[in-house]
Amino acid sequence: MNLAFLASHGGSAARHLTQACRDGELDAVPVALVSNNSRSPALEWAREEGLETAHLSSAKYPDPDELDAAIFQFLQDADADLLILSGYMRELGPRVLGAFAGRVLNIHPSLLPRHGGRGMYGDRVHRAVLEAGDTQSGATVHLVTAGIDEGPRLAQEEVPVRPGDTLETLKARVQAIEGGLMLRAVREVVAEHRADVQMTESTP
Ligand SMILES: Nc1nc2c(c(=O)[nH]1)N[C@@H](CN(C=O)c1ccc(C(=O)N[C@@H](CCC(=O)O)C(=O)O)cc1)CN2
Ligand SMILES: NCC(=O)N[C@@H]1O[C@H](COP(=O)([O-])[O-])[C@@H](O)[C@H]1O
Repeated sequence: MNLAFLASHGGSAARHLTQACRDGELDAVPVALVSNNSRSPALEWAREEGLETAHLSSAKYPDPDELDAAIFQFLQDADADLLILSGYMRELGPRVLGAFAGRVLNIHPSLLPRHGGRGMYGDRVHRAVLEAGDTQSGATVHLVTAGIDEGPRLAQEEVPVRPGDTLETLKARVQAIEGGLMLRAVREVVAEHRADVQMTESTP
């Protein structure tokens, strides 16, 4: 499967998955990265990795349907099979979601359905966990659907919230597990896809 990433900042999950592909730990091929942020470190990293890259943002395409179509066309041209949202902070549109239905994964830094939805991203999530007095937090990988963070959950991992935790200490503990969690979820999707292909090929 060809992996394409969407990232707004560092692209930490994209980097973890790409390294796993390079190390032979993931049977997939990273091919492209899209960012809405022209200064995102993820865009620079993807160029250095030799991936197809594109800066596609509402600044370039003020009409959301045109932005959706531009992202769709870039992913089609890159021959993407599976989309990975790696800290992508914008809503994906109906054209991309329709074309890649069931093949778009996102990682969210909380135990969804807690602390998800519009407005809940990055540090805001960890702050909400601390303000709620939760004793557990973690990360969730889910399929991406039209509703923000509403898609079916594929994998989740918990971490403790310790007394005295700050936003930074909690964020570091959650981010330390995100790469491995996303890798396990993508491996499952790739294995299922391979089984489907073999089934199709073996059916007369
Ligand atoms: N159609 C979907 N698009 C996206 C989903 C999804 O589930 N369905 N997940 C998000 C990722 N995400 C949480 O994991 C998330 C990202 C962004 C926001 C948000 O409120 N963004 C702000 C803008 C923030 C910015 O530009 O820095 C907003 O839209 O007003 C919430 C959750 C990715 N896309
Ligand atoms: N709602 C989406 C969201 O909040 N994603 C979170 O943003 C961070 C991005 O870090 P990165 O830019 O270093 O990859 C990650 O912790 C990811 O879980």
